[in-house]
Amino acid sequence: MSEATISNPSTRMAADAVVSVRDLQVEFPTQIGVVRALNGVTFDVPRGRVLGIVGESGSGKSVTARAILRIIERPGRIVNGDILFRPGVERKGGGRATRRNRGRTGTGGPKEAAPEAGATEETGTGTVTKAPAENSRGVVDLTSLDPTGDRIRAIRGQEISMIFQEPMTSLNPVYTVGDQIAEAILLHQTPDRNEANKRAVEMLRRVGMPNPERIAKSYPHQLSGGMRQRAMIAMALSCTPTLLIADEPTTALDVTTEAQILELMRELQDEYGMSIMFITHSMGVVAQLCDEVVVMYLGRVVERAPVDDIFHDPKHPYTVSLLRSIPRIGVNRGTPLEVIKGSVPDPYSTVPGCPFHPRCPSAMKGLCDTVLPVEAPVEGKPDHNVRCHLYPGSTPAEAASASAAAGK
Ligand SMILES: Nc1ncnc2c1ncn2[C@@H]1O[C@H](COP(=O)(O)OP(=O)(O)OP(=O)(O)O)[C@@H](O)[C@H]1O
Repeated sequence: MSEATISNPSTRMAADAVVSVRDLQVEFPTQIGVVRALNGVTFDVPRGRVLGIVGESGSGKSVTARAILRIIERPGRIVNGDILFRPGVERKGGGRATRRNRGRTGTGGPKEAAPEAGATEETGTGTVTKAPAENSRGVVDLTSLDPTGDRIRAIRGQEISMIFQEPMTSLNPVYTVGDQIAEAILLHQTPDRNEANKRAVEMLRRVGMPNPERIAKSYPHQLSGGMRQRAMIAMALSCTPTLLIADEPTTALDVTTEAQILELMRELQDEYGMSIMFITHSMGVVAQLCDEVVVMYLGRVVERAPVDDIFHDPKHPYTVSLLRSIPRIGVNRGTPLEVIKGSVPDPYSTVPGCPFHPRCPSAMKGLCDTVLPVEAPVEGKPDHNVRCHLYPGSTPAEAASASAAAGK
């Protein structure tokens, strides 16, 4: 693709969004073929709300998150699209790069200072280069930034934090939990070590750690899985990010601890007013936590809507299948949960037509297996979009005539 300049990114952002992803395409060239991990993904992360990204394994959830932070592993690359980010309030105060922070990737903490070998950031090589785009309102196209440059490093951690399923991705085993949180604070918020230590203990208290002073002096291996997850959340939130990206942070936890962590995240989201992008396989988690939902399948968004619509008026057959695969109140205890038939196709193959048609109970021969549907708003619901031939506006010809009629 040729060099692209975004003249006015804010005009392409949804008014209430903190991030607007537009037509994002990411590929991984490998020895046996190209994996098209994202095939034109578009959605908004609403400001001050929780967006759930849901889909089976391989649907592109993590790659989307990593693209936003510009930490896609080599040889992966963004080949098209924009990621428009509207930062929060301007932050004051110092912060410094520190020895302990180097060499770790991951959360909102300081670990992004340099990527780990094998989990490297994208480099300029092979990545589409755009002229840096930042307009007067501060909206920045993250795809235009040098993935190793100062601007994206400042955004990671300070503006956008990420937490992972495995806390040890972010926590350094050789430093105490308190030291690591304090380092994150020193890097982005205050140069005062005593103040940073105090705030670290306060953050541990805030995420519900019993005896936070003692926990601050503990090493990660001395904590349980749930406590490590809380420590990682404390580190990610220590810089009060505008956006917290959580990539399946509760999958490895038992259900009680999972429920506690989800409740904690909801409380902290309310308290800090931040946006959360929560990646999960689980519709149950979506129901507990999210305000809005993006359903992904094979590198595409197939449906996006407010959470109530997803649960009470789902449109895409894939969304319906995901909902049928979770336990429901009122259904006999002995009734087995439905399993979505078939499996996600291998990532090297290209499925003609709708990517879900081989598994879809409503697939229409001659249409779904040949024509890729486009995303269209559900009638009467401008904030509910679906990509499926069962609904008006989803065939490319209809979409073209609708936009001609609208004078676009
Ligand atoms: N480093 C890589 N090299 C090659 N392909 C990759 C790489 N990372 C991801 N992919 C591919 O990109 C696609 C999307 O992967 P991604 O990890 O985003 O899926 P996911 O929805 O997050 O799945 P999961 O829930 O299992 O984490 C998959 O086909 C995956 O195999």
